[in-house]
Amino acid sequence: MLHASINWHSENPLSESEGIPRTRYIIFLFCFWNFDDVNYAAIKCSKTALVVDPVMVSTSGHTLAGPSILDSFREELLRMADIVTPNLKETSALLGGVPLLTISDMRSAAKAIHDIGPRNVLVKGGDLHASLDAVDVFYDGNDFYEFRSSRIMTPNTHETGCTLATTVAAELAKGSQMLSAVKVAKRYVEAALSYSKNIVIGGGRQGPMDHLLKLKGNVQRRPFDPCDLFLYAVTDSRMNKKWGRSIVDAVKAAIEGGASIIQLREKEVETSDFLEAAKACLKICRVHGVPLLINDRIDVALASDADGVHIGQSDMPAHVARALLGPEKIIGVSCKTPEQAQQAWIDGADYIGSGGVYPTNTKENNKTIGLDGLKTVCLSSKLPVVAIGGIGMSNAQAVMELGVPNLKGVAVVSALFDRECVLTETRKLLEVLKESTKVAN
Ligand SMILES: Cc1ncc(COP(=O)(O)OP(=O)(O)O)c(N)n1
Ligand SMILES: Cc1ncsc1CCOP(=O)(O)O
Repeated sequence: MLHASINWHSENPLSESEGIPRTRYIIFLFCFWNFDDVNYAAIKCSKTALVVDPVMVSTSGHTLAGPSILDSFREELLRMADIVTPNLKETSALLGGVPLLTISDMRSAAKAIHDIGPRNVLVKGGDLHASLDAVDVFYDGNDFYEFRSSRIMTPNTHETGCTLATTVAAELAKGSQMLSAVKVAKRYVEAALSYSKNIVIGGGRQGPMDHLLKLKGNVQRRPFDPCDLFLYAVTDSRMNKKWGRSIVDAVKAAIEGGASIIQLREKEVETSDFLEAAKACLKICRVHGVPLLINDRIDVALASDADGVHIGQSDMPAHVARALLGPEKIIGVSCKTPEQAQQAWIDGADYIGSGGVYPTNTKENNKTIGLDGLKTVCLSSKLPVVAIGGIGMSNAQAVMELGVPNLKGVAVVSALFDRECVLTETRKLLEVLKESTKVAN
């Protein structure tokens, strides 16, 4: 059976001219439409889910279905839906014309639509101009979630709603939970919008988005893989100075030793030096296919075109970082609690760093959460986790043997960089990590 995204055009000229009764729906299956890997699975599913995108008013403002269909929509289709994904105008129409001016209005509307019968509601707020970001409100009958993304300025917004609904259907087919499916779909739409923003297709005021971004190879970097977190080397300018080496030499050695991801955590360098170092490190990282992240400094990440950032709880909020960096860059967030981990996930982070697991001298006044604290965060996190804080050769095995599947690796500063030979220390730690995963499996 097929997971279907249904776009209901019952006042489509076809239904009028063919005399199709109101209660028979004209169904457009968009499942094969987006040639992106997120959607391929739509053909493989074994269970059905109904994703309804009520195509009544398009993003461009065109009315696609008039008031005559609303009753049967409310009385029949919505009740069957696993999720319904109206935009603001459709939400208002479904609720008899209520004004929707704020996010609080969107929440009330999501609840009112949920009362009609669908299991989940996603009110899409792309048209809420009171908000700088595009904010969508998701309601599952118990909890509200706000998904924020950057507002991409482009005339090529045609089909965004259909694409989102289709991607949700495809993700459900792959076995995702509803909330995760919505999150992936939003990220995909954002990436496609960003990719298509300057394309000129046809002569109309509004153009379509291009779904083929991945096939066309516009994404130069491979997407983030949680396995990248396995041996996460985090640099420290003080330590490199102490041992008389440059950031670039430190990064080279760590990569040669087997580091799978690098973070430049340079607290004491001038911005211009940081940027130059980031650009030089990026060249090396790209050659070896190792992602390069920048600690805290979103400006440096943007200017150097690094692969992403790592931010803490008192830095730029992750959803703002996501808006600034776009959908493709990697964002890591430091989290000590399940609540912070949940927020990082909602805000669009790709992974969380959790610690200090053990006491450390590298970061002052940093609370130690211990192995128990790490485990609690891992068990609650929907994102992959890397452990940090006081980790080295002697205790990395204990961390990896916690036995929680989303704990993907260790992030290390002093055990690699406060040493004479970064290459040797990285190699040795890699061996310890490999051994401990053998034991754990
Ligand atoms: C992988 C990883 N996890 C946690 C941190 C700590 O980040 P933050 O809380 O922003 O503290 P500072 O590093 O800025 O001191 C990290 N850097 N990397
Ligand atoms: C940056 C950071 N965040 C939590 S602990 C820590 C320091 C980790 O450094 P080390 O690996 O030397 O203990």
